[in-house]
Amino acid sequence: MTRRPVDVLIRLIDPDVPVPAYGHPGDAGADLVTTEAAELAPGERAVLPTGVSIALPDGYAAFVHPRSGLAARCGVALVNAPGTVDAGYRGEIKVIVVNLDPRESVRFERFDRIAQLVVQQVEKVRFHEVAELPGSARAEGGFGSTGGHASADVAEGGITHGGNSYASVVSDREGQ
Ligand SMILES: O=c1ccn([C@H]2C[C@H](O)[C@@H](COP(=O)(O)OP(=O)(O)OP(=O)(O)O)O2)c(=O)[nH]1
Ligand SMILES: [Mg+2]
Repeated sequence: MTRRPVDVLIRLIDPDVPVPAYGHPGDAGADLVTTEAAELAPGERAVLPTGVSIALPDGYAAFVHPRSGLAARCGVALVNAPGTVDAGYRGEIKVIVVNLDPRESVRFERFDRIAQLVVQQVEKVRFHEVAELPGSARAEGGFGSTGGHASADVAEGGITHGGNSYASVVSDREGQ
């Protein structure tokens, strides 16, 4: 059964900007464009305007995600990926792009698609402070505790973080 789309009000700050659109019916993200042309040198970042502002229903948020094609072809990433657009935000949606290519500049023309907006329901939680958390199978293991690392950059003797030791990660890797 096809679900009914969520209604989101949109204001076109730039009257010529296209309404964000899904490339295909099943896509998660609607493409956002830049309303300003820009050229980014290697390593340079910029905050680009999209020409739109939205009003999300309460209980929703929109997330500004990178576009994979731009990332693969040009090394363009979003500094804060995914950017979070709060339900109460009425300002222009901006996209914080960075050119991660070490050699080539990247140029965006007006109305180039630079990111995609994914709208999702989000839970509001109430935090309850306790002295001890309930146990779990993972417990405090994190940051590579399950092994399978591709990186060789783990310091000899393991790493410590937040009081946890990750020496076993090092021996897993060295044993391969
Ligand atoms: O990629 C993004 C991320 C955020 N925003 C807008 C919408 C969001 O509601 C607001 C604040 O974003 P966030 O909470 O991530 O930034 P902050 O640094 O915590 O700012 P604030 O103190 O205003 O919450 O900025 C964008 O336009 N694009
Ligand atoms: Mg914030």
